[in-house]
Amino acid sequence: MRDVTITYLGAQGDGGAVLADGQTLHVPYTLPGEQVRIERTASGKWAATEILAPSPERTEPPCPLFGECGGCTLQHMDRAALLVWKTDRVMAALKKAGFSDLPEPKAFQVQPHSRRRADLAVRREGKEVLLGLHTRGSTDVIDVTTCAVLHPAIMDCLPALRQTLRSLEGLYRAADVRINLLESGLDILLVTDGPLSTVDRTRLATFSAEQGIPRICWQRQGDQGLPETAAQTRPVQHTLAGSTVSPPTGAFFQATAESETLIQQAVLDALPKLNKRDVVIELYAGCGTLSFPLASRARVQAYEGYPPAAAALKNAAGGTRLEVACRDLNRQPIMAKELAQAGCVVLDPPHAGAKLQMKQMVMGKPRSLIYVSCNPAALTNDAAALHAAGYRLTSVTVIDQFLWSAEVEAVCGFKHESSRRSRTGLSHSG
Ligand SMILES: C[S@@+](CC[C@H](N)C(=O)[O-])C[C@H]1O[C@@H](n2cnc3c(N)ncnc32)[C@H](O)[C@@H]1O
Repeated sequence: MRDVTITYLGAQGDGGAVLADGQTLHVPYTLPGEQVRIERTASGKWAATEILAPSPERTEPPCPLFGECGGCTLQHMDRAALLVWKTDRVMAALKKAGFSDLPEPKAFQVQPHSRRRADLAVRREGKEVLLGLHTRGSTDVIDVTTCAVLHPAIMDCLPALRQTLRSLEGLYRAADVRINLLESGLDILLVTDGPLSTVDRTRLATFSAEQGIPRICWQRQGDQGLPETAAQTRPVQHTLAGSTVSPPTGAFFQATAESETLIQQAVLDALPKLNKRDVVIELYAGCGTLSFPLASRARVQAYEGYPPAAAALKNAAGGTRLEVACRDLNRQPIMAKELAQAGCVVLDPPHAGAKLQMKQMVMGKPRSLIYVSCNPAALTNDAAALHAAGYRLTSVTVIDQFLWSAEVEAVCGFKHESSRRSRTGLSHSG
């Protein structure tokens, strides 16, 4: 047992203390400025046994499962302070990338009970089925009976879903459930460790009809290929800036409806003045969250690597100024010459960032670039390449769409002044 002072929050949201010998300790559920008594747990990690002097930013966690459930790590922190911390994280990531002249960031935070995507774990335990999230740092599952993050439409269906899962012959021990709350209702992807029987399919169809769920897809764990539709009562649809897509099961969408709008608006706000002939190149387009708003301003060439998402986007693009191609940008990045011609390049890469694509980007030097990031560490790497290539950072919007976790979304605008005069070919400056 020892007493320490917490001086910072680490990337995972744990409090950090620096000891006299320079060693650092991470202590979950503590905040900067706090004096805490800590001891090692059986797993060798540090845990606070007593908060000796609490931070003024400490608050009562709203969820009774907090501390046990691995979904939230920062419910003990005041929400306004949390947004400041996340904003500082994004700005620190950009500073680390080399940008010193930082614009004043805009910052937004979503409301509780608004998350419309849930990745849940399922465990059979005796006669019961647990449906919820992993406990922190383990593969054990905590039955989620209440949640301050998930949208009520998702929470309301969980008791009936739990009952249905309990009855499935194709659920031996474990399963995963991904739920997307779309405009047409809940879209469910179930991945079980056993095959679905005929009776299982009838049960899923009954559950879907009784709960008004448009579609349930299923896949067996470890199977390659696409999931199959196990039950469908009506079309699955989602409207983005006036265009209606029919997304594939498990499709990527931004975490909440509110943050979807905030991200779309931040991207539109960061667009440069475009003329009629300008083309916007959009990379990692998904089902079109950004593509359709962008197509209201310019011709858009959108690229997406997951074939079912690219197909959904292509099918919905009729009558818009959007062209869509399916392309794996890790294997086949858009080349510098093409990027150099764009009026703007918008990219929203996955968590790992866009390393290979950035190599072409800094050779092509499009005059304007908007980077949507969900990972400050990847943002540092990719933005460092832009800084080295002579880009200026012009705008930053931070969106706390993963409330009470350490995750943060950011929309960053970059400009390359010298690229203006070389738009008809590759810029060799810088
Ligand atoms: C963070 S999501 C953004 C999607 C979309 N912009 C949105 O806001 O809904 C990243 C997208 O990149 C796609 N993706 C991941 N790896 C890719 C790759 N190597 N090439 C092309 N697309 C990829 C994913 O399928 C996903 O749709």
